[in-house]
Amino acid sequence: MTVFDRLFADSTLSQLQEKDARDPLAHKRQEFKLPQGVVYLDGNSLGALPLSVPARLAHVAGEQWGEQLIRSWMANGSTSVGAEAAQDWMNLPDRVAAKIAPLIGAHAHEVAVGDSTSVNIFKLLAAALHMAPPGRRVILTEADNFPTDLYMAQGLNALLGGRYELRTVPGDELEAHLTDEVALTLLTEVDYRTGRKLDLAGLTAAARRQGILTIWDLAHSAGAFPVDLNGAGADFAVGCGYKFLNGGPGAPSFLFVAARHQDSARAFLSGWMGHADPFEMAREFTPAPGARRYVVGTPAVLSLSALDAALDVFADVDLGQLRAKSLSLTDTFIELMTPLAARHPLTLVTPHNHDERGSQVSYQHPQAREVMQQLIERGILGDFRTPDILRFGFTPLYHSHADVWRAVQGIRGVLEEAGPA
Ligand SMILES: Cc1ncc(COP(=O)(O)O)c(C=O)c1O
Ligand SMILES: Nc1c(O)cccc1C(=O)C[C@H](N)C(=O)O
Repeated sequence: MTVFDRLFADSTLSQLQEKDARDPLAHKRQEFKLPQGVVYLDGNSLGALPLSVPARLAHVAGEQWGEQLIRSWMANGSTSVGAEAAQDWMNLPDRVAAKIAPLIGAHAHEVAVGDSTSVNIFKLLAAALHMAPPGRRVILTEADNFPTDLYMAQGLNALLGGRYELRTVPGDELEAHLTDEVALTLLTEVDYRTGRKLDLAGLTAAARRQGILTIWDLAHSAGAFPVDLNGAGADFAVGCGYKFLNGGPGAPSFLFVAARHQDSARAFLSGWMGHADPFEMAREFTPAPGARRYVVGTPAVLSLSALDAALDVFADVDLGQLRAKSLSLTDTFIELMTPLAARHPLTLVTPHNHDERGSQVSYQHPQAREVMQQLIERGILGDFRTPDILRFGFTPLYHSHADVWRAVQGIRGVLEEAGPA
């Protein structure tokens, strides 16, 4: 039996199933809808459906909207805001923020939920540039950062008369560019193409030594492994509700503003739902306490409700176990893929080093788009990213090591059909 055959032998599968039997998170899979005949490896794009969400949405629509109508904005049924009002929809963003905060090493009052990640990036860029020491004219980011991060910085800079330089450098050169010219860094902790994880704590410390403000994009981090923003001394952050937090398509994004900055980090998108007393209908904006000031318009109650229900999955999850499971899954995938990479034009672009790896594994392949299309037709749902990336996302809450084995079997089938390189 060749090494190649051994990796796909049933004995390998049974060894992985024994590992699954010892998995302290194995039971969490039961809390998700996972279609039969599919190995879903795209939770880094859209998380799977938590089974609690449909019932919650039905209740919000049928009872709260359908029966209670306008009374649902406040739990006491009125629409006038009284200090004693124990509000419901009105403070749903705050309840969701309180559930996200422990996942990112933040206090509840440092987190606001609403809008998209793109819009929240714009809010934080505006606030941070307004706070930055005069004379600092550089926004430092990665050349391969997610496009919307770059576009938001370009758009705001245009609005500000082009006074800033958007300096894009390769990830491994970032620290060398942390100088006193730089106003802020806008960095994504986990690269959406390669799954490479930056040293958030190390880069944040280096930036602070130079008086540089940090904005972290946690789209591929929050819910995938522990993040400790306050432990690192981060200033600002954003993240997606629909990836590893499993809030559903278009789920609201979150943002983080460290408490020490909230009085100086102006909410330039100063909407009425960020006012200290929205129904006062005052002519002047008075910011609400804490990060609530960065909530802008009427909360997207249906999407927020789905996210609120989805976040309950994390209530009994040890984030250290989550990270250990994620690394075990990605290690297993890389190991099983190794003999395929020796026979086919596959190049691993995700770091082997655990400290530099998020919760996805990516390979370059010259026909990546076509290969991924064939994999999806076989029920192996990863995704393709330009120019030539096969991307496989691993969600420790609902994946097993047996899933990894099945995925590699499917990849083997597609590649072997095409014949060895
Ligand atoms: C790193 C990163 N930032 C931001 C986004 C998207 O932001 P939005 O929620 O505004 O579409 C994504 C992908 O969805 C992403 O991967
Ligand atoms: N965010 C997405 C979306 O809103 C619709 C369709 C796909 C996506 C994505 O997967 C983008 C994602 N940020 C990425 O990592 O490429």
